[in-house]
Amino acid sequence: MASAHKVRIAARLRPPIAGELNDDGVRIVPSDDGLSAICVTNPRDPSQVFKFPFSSCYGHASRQEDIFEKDVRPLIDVVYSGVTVTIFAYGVTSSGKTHTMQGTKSEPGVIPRVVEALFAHRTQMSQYEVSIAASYMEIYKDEVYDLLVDRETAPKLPIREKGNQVFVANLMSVPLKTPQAFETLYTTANKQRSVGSTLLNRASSRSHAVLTLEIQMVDSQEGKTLTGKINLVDLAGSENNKLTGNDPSRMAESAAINKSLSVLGQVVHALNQGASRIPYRNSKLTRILQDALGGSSVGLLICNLAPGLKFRQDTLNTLNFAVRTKNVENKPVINERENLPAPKQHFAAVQPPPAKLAALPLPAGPIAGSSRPSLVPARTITSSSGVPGPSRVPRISAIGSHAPYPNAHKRKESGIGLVQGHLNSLAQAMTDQDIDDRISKAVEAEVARRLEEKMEELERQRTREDEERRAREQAELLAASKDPTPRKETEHDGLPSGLLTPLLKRHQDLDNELRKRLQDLERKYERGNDADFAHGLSPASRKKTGRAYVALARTYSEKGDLQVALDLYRKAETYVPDNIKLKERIIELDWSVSHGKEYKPSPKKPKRTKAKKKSKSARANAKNSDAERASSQPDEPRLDESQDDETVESLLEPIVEMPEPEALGRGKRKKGGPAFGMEVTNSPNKRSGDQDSDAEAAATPPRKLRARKGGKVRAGVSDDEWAPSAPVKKGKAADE
Ligand SMILES: Nc1ncnc2c1ncn2[C@@H]1O[C@H](COP(=O)(O)OP(=O)(O)OP(=O)(O)O)[C@@H](O)[C@H]1O
Repeated sequence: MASAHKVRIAARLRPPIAGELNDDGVRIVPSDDGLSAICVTNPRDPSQVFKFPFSSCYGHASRQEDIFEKDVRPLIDVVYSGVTVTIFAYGVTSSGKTHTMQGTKSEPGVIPRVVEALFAHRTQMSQYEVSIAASYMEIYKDEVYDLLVDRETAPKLPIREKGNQVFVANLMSVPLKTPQAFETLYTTANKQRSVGSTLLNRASSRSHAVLTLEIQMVDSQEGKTLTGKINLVDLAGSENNKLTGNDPSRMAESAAINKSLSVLGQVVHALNQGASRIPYRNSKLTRILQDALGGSSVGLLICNLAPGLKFRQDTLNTLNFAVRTKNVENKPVINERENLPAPKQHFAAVQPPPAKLAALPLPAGPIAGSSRPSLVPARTITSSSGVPGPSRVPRISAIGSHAPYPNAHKRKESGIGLVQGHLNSLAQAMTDQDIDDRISKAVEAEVARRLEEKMEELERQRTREDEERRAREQAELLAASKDPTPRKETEHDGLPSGLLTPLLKRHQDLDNELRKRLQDLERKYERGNDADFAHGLSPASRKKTGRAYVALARTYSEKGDLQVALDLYRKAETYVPDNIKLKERIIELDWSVSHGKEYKPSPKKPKRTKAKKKSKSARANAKNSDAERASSQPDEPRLDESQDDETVESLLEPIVEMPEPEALGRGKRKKGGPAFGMEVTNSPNKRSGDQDSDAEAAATPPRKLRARKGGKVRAGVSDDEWAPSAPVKKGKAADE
């Protein structure tokens, strides 16, 4: 399978749950070509409907079975052909991701159905010796934990890379003999997952959960082994803290969730833009999903949607993410390798006294994650009953060491791990090859650990040396200042040599550092497209540049030059890809451009001044005038209050003088189709205020823009904020 494969999208709209209004704001509409589309009404103009066509759309009444049979079952064959498949559920909190992936006893979701299907398919693979193993992890506050290990003792696991493969080191892998064995394992493991209650969901997932089922197919006749894998990912939902009513501890979780999802959006955005650097490393989630996005696996994204206008912005956000993900191309590969020659019988296989192995210690009590992550080796547990059994592979810390594990005596009471209670029945079940594999894995891990230690030691040594040098320099300075002997004039400035040397050295260090940074910057400029450039900026500079583009776009939009405005909004989006209102603005403007219709931007929200804040009566006045404004503009209701602070309106703060259109490459862009592969329909009875708004727009004087305080002002443009047609150097320089 060498050809490119786009990520498949399925959208599922859950039914309203207790207390929710069904206002029909989001619905599914079948189309003639057999496809269907998710339709979202624009509450500002109910005649305008945003339409997102997908090959699979599931409505309120859809059953777990429907989604599995149509979109998931075909992937079972793909797994058995030796390819990695990743299915992930994405959506706002309470949209039904866990329901879809996990389900309930009476309505099992994708995961239990996949397990059933994998076991059923195994019987068709008579030519192979097939084994299935499961691993299960959660990413909680950007740290990875093994869900098959007791929660109290689970260490933070490191992510490593070998060749092109990114993997979680030391993650437990449990061989499965039957679907029932999986059920037992999965039910227990799920109790370990971080779940909490919010106003939107009584049992809200506070972590991303990744279940991996690995299928090994050994063909002894051909001497080959195929490895298929399926990753089933239940993402935590994006959260709006105004709706969830989160307390401070939930807020911290929520921040981690939102950040990782935002990086996920940036990864998809960068892939779509063909950026040379994809920010996979900016979160653990994206590192783990790297193979599913622009990698070598086959992907299915299930977009879960909550119904009603209350979630409208989240719904648009999810759908925009889906439309972008739809364009991500993977290059699936078949994982096949030659079987290793039968190894000689290993000493460990002929002398495994089970009683002794059972006594192999595991750490008791909580493990301080970062301090000892490498103590736990990659583990595979097996037993003839199909339920998890013990590992006979000694912990890495025990290799080459005669010292017993310090907490050995505590092991019995600690009850560590789901699988450690079965430490008695392993030895005979292992083949020589298993033992060799595990030992070589353990040795590899040990080497990696020692290397890491060595690097840390080197780093510490360097820091020590730096500190000593600094102390020496200070002592020299002090001695020079106390020295009663007359100062020796130098050719430079008459300073004593003891003082001059460290100063010159420091100066030279700074000089070198500056030169290196400039070289880095130059390299970046040479490479740069917008996405690369944006990535190189600090978050604050990204926001500023985005804001500048939005301000400029707004000016063009007010002048009626919609195409240029649209181009500028799109440029702004490169810098602030997570801004929902900006996305909406682009969708609406794109619709107007492609339909040749007039566009009327929403009025700018008035900002409350300090004076208003101070005075109660002024506040009351402001309220009244807000109410008046709202009632006088029924067509332009205020955007959803629930939207977080970074709105288009907040980006609209005017900060620049408007440059000439030519400077922006105006007219170069071809008139494109609808934004994000989305269609927008509009009923014939268009907005009633169109003519009026034309007149209004003509009567409105062009916005006089000002430069912000601070920074050098040139032609009304602040040096550290503005980056128009050739934004790269200025922005970069400001950023750096
Ligand atoms: N298709 C559906 N049919 C019936 N009930 C559903 C459906 N989807 C979701 N629900 C119900 O909606 C509620 C929220 O669903 P769920 O917990 O799966 O959301 P989630 O997206 O996983 O939320 P979070 O991100 O907060 O974990 C649950 O009570 C669930 O039973």
